[in-house]
Amino acid sequence: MTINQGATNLRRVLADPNGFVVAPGVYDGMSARMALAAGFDALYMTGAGTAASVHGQADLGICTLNDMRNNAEMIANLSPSTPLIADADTGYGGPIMVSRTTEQYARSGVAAFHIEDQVQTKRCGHLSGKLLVDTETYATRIRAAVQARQRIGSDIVVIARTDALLGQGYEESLVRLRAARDAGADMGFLEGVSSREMAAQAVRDLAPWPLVLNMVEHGSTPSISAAEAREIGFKMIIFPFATIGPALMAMREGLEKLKRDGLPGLNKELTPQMLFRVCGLDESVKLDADAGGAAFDGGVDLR
Ligand SMILES: C[C@](O)(C(=O)O)[C@H](CC(=O)O)C(=O)O
Repeated sequence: MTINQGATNLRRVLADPNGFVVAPGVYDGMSARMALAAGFDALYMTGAGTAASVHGQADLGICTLNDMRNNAEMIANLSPSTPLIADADTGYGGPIMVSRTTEQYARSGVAAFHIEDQVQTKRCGHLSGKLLVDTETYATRIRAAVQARQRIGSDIVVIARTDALLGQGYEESLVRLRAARDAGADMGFLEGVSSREMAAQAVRDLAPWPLVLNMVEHGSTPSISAAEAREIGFKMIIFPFATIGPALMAMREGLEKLKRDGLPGLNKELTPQMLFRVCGLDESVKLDADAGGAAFDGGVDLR
């Protein structure tokens, strides 16, 4: 049995000339379960969503390595063969911390992660006023990740993200991505791609290095579908707000209804059993029975 099945599977898809990865953003166990049930064969753990759900905070560099690794480990192990691509922000420090991040993510079952060139007091890539470290410091982060991966013999995929586009422009972003590629990163990530033309240009300028498209709607990137991204030549697309977006809107609506009517008035389909089935109820019951347990002999459905 491989230690990190998700990473090995992801590398197989990336090595396939026709391979393309579509990863909806998930931020907790339930959103990951929903994405798996919907049939996605890769997941993306959003750092913004982790900050929002774990701490109730904005994406401002508040999550630590421990916060991110704990969330990623739980999500990655819901379906170990399904690659989880996880946000790793700045790597959480200098080369020593980036090494720890890489090792811990790899051992937690994460298949790929991205490290960026913002300063430690980072912010979401779609906010203005970002500050960056210099290219050499950035390359050092990437080198530390690549060396850690090699040292432990892990298949984990290192994705180099640059946040230079918004403040420094396209040419500087290319310089940084090339430096990251030369430092051994497996894939590149140009944050905040601002047009389809630029997206296609980046794919051409960096070919054959595979690129990921970060599809944050209503940020700095125009809406590009998974099919279009594939057509343009990207190898992977992530949709960070794919689950937290609908969840937030539905919670707001549901809470307004409760405030108004004094009852949540939930959809009839939403029983406790249904919620627990989304989260592996039947598999757990089977585990118990297979081990000779009798706790669920009578089932869990009310009659
Ligand atoms: C991809 C990202 O790092 C994330 O945390 O999901 C964010 C998404 C967002 O907050 O818009 C980013 O693009 O910085």
